[in-house]
Amino acid sequence: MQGNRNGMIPISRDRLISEFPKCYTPEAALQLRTDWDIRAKVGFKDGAARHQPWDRQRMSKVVVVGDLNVGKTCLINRFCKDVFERDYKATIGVDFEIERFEVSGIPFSLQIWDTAGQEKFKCIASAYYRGAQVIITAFDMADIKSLDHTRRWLEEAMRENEPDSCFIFLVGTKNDLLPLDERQRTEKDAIRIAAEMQAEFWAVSAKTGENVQSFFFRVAALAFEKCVLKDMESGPPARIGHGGSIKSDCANLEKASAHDKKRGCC
Ligand SMILES: Nc1nc2c(ncn2[C@@H]2O[C@H](COP(=O)(O)OP(=O)(O)OP(=O)(O)O)[C@@H](O)[C@H]2O)c(=O)[nH]1
Repeated sequence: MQGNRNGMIPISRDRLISEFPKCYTPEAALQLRTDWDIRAKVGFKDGAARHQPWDRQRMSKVVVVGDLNVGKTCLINRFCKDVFERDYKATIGVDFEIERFEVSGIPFSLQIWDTAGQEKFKCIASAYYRGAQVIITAFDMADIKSLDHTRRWLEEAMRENEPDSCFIFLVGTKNDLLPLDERQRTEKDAIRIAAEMQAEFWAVSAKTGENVQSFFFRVAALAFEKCVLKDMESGPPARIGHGGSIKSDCANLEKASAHDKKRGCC
């Protein structure tokens, strides 16, 4: 794809976020607000006016964890590529996608890390938990054990991150598989666990696409707002890694990902 006058690739129209996205249910929401934080709005105006160059764009790291086969890869692929794969192919170690947004006129990216749920790949995957701004703990709505296991997944992800530094989401996948009454029962249990985890709950289906875009828009909006507020407190935009540009960070991440895939299990 060709860049525009500034050499930047235009962001597709379906990745434009202007309104503050709603939560799934107020019973388990990280924010009950219906509009952006008033201080962040000032930051948006300032950021839009400054036209930050590509290599100073804001990016947040999102790590998706959960049992094997719960549908982490399918969830990411539905959002990033609008595809659904019926056959199960285990993630080996880790994989990642970069998804670009424009939030209130300002470019923003999510670096979404898909981690392996299989025990034998855990030691590779856990090396990538560090530095997350968002942790998504996924479970299968049709497999209640996978909901119980989300506590342990979160604990492990938080071992590599500062307490209070991450937004936590609890996501029930495959909600197309449940009849309405069962779905409501599982949601009730999930909302209770989300409250314990201080997480926001969402129920989605990668197969039908239900709630997938709304969920990732919510993630992007909260992460972006937090970046803006942090920048306003501390000066220059936060970036991934140790002062590298988004381009060099991406190149390094690609190398790391390819290396881990080749290595297979530990
Ligand atoms: N019906 C239905 N099936 C789904 C959905 N999402 C995923 N699946 C199926 O569940 C299986 C596992 O999906 P994956 O996305 O590969 O699971 P994963 O959590 O990434 O698994 P690991 O890589 O081993 O950790 C596949 O056969 C998918 O087709 C969904 O929303 N609805």
